[in-house]
Amino acid sequence: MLQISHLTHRFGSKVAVDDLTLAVPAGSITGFIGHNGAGKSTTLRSVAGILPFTAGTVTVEGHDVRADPIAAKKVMAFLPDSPDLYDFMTGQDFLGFVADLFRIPGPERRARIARYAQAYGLEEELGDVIGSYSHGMKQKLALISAFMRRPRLLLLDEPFVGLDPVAAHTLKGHLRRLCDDGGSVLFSTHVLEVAQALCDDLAIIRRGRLVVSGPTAQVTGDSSLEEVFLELQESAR
Ligand SMILES: Nc1ncnc2c1ncn2[C@@H]1O[C@H](COP(=O)(O)OP(=O)(O)OP(=O)(O)O)[C@@H](O)[C@H]1O
Repeated sequence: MLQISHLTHRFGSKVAVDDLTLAVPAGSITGFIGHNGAGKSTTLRSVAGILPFTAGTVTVEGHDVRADPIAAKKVMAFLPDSPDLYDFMTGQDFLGFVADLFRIPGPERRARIARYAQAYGLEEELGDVIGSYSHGMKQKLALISAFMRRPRLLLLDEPFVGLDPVAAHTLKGHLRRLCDDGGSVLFSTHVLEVAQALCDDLAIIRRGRLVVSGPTAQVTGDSSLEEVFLELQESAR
C-alpha cells in the first residue's frame, strides 16, 4: 500500500529524515513513534506530497508521490496536527468544497456527511463558520472530510490530541474499519498506550532514522511499548 524508500529530507544543513525505508501493508494500522523533533511530521508531510523532500521515493498503491502526485493524492488523505481550514467557511461549505474537489456525487456526499457528522457529534455546528470552532471541533471536521473521501491510505499527525474521549473512541473504530476494508493507516503519536493497543505494526524513529519496525507484538515482546521506547532512548545516549 505505502512504500517509503530511502526517504531523506534536509532543512538547510539539518537532516530531519535520514534514509528512512518503511512499508505499510494493506490492512495495517501502523503507529509512528519518536521523540520531539524525531522527524515524524516531516515524514508524513513528505508522504502526503506537501513537502518536496530531498531524496528517496514514496509510492502509494504503486503511484509515485513525486512523479504522479495527483494519482497518489486521490487515494490518500492527510490530517496534520493542526488542520489549517478556511475560517470564513461554514463546516458544511468546507465539506461540500472537499466533496466537489474529489467528485463525490450528491446523494453519497449527503449520506456520508450526515453519517460522520453524527459519529463525531458535529451535526449542530456544521452551519457555523469554522473560525468559531474549537481546536477539537476543527479536528473533527478534518476527520469527517478525510473519511468521507474513503481514502485507501490515511495519514494522521497526532490525531488523538485534543479529541474528547468519545471522539477518540469513535476514531479508533473508524481506523480499524478502514483497515478491515483493505486500507492502511499511518499515524504519529506520543500516547504509547494507544499505539500499543491499537496498532498492528509500529515504527520507531530517532533523529530521522528508523530504529525499529515490525508487528506490535514483535516490537514490544513481553514489555510495554513505553519500556521499549525508554530503553531505546537510553541505549542511544
Ligand atoms: N520548517 C522547518 N525548518 C527547519 N527545520 C525544521 C522545519 N520543520 C522541522 N524542522 C526540524 O526537523 C526536525 C524534525 O521535525 P519534525 O517536525 O518532523 O519532528 P516530529 O517528530 O514531528 O516532532 P514532534 O513530536 O515534536 O511533533 C526537527 O529537528 C525540526 O527542528
